[in-house]
Amino acid sequence: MFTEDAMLATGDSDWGITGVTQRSDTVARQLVPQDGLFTVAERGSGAAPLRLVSSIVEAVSGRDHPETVVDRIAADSTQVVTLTVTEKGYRIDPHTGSLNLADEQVRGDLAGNPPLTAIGQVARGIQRRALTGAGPLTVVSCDNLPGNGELTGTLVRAFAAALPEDESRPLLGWLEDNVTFPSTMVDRMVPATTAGDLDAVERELGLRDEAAVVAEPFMQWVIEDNFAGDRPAWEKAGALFSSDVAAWEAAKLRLLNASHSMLAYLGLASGKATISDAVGEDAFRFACQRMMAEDALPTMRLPQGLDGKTYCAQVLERFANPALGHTTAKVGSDGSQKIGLRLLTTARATLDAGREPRWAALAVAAWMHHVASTAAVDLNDPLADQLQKALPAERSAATVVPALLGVRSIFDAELAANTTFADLLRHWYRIIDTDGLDGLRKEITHG
Ligand SMILES: NC(=O)c1ccc[n+]([C@@H]2O[C@H](COP(=O)([O-])OP(=O)(O)OC[C@H]3O[C@@H](n4cnc5c(N)ncnc54)[C@H](O)[C@@H]3O)[C@@H](O)[C@H]2O)c1
Ligand SMILES: O=P(O)(O)OC[C@@H](O)[C@@H](O)[C@H](O)[C@H](O)CO
Repeated sequence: MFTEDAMLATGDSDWGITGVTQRSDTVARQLVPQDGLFTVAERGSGAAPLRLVSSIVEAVSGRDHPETVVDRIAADSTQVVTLTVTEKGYRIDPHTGSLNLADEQVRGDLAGNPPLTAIGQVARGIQRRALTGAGPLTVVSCDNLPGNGELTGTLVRAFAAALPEDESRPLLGWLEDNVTFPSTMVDRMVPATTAGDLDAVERELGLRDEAAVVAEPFMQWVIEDNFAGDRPAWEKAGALFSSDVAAWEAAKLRLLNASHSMLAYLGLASGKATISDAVGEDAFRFACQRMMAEDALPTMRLPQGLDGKTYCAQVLERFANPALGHTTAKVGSDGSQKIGLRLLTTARATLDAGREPRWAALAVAAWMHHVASTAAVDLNDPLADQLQKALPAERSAATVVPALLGVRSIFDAELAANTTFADLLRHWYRIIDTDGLDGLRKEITHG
């Protein structure tokens, strides 16, 4: 939408997007017969009319056609590559914070197979640009990760450094001189499209659109202005160029996404299927307010132009949008990849400030309860097997909390050994596990 709006605003209509799907080819299969056209259906108060977006000119399944992806990244005409592949798509080694060189697909990509990981595809595309003399390139991560640009640069350079010396040296040199990795923060709630959404769009549009997307009216994109070459005039489409993206991303992760995760796990523990149902529960909304006001806000620096109180109120209002149907199961997926960025940052900072991270601990305890009460096959998390192995046979606050605190790829040794944090986790876990919703209501409102 931003790219199309930028073209409409400037009359520079030379831009087009090759969309690449990764693990599943579903979206490519939906888009190809529609010439890349898709509808954006805003839902909720202030929603715009249906919008047909035409900036995608080609859709490719990266899983089935990795060489095509490398070709497109290497093409002279390509200026920008954006990534939106979820946290786990980056193949980060949680112990080093760099590329997981033990990952089987990363190893395959390094060995010269047609690359299957996002980082492998980007690195191989850049390597070909270096060989063919194509111009500079900008790689833009749009995922909910702090310092997502810097991180992506680190991972691509780690991939390059792990290649044989004769490949590695020229690639690292070319990367240094020709490729930039600006950080960005993207904010718009976009739940997975359901069959019901497609039927509703068909009724409104009079046409069947298999690739329709449902979204809230709110939309924000903050971008670091560090581009190696040309780019669409996204600022003309409402994107904000800022030199302080890190603060925007931290605010989003520790306020919005943290509350989203808290509502997802409290909702999953109490039979609430959607985020709007969960935030409709007074006690849960209150817990989010207190986590943001008492744990997160006092321990963070906000970017200029962002008023903390207004932002927190707006976030809860957005979650209450009943037309979105954002499921607690989807927001609660991949918890092992998310809680560290969304909740443990705040828990650590609050402990460091000499206070109890009471509310962040509630959200983490609710995640622990979700993990311990879901069968491994049903747990939508890349670490499902590892978490299952860590869990004891008998599951109670006294056994589950220390067992999960022992998973080092999620909890560092210092946080795991903090008795204040562990006590809070056990306290909340016990209430969720034995007293259920009534107990939670009582403890949250009076606690
Ligand atoms: N949906 C939202 O509301 C929203 C809003 C802002 C930011 N985001 C960011 O966008 C990301 C994607 O969200 P989504 O709702 O589109 O999720 P999604 O599950 O619908 O799509 C995820 C995409 O990532 C790919 N992927 C998944 N696992 C991968 C792996 N291991 N390697 C490579 N690719 C992989 C999938 O194939 C798919 O193309 C999120 O993780 C988040 O960081 C989402
Ligand atoms: O997309 P994920 O899976 O990283 O996280 C789920 C949601 O918290 C997230 O997508 C929000 O809806 C989004 O970040 C709002 O801008």
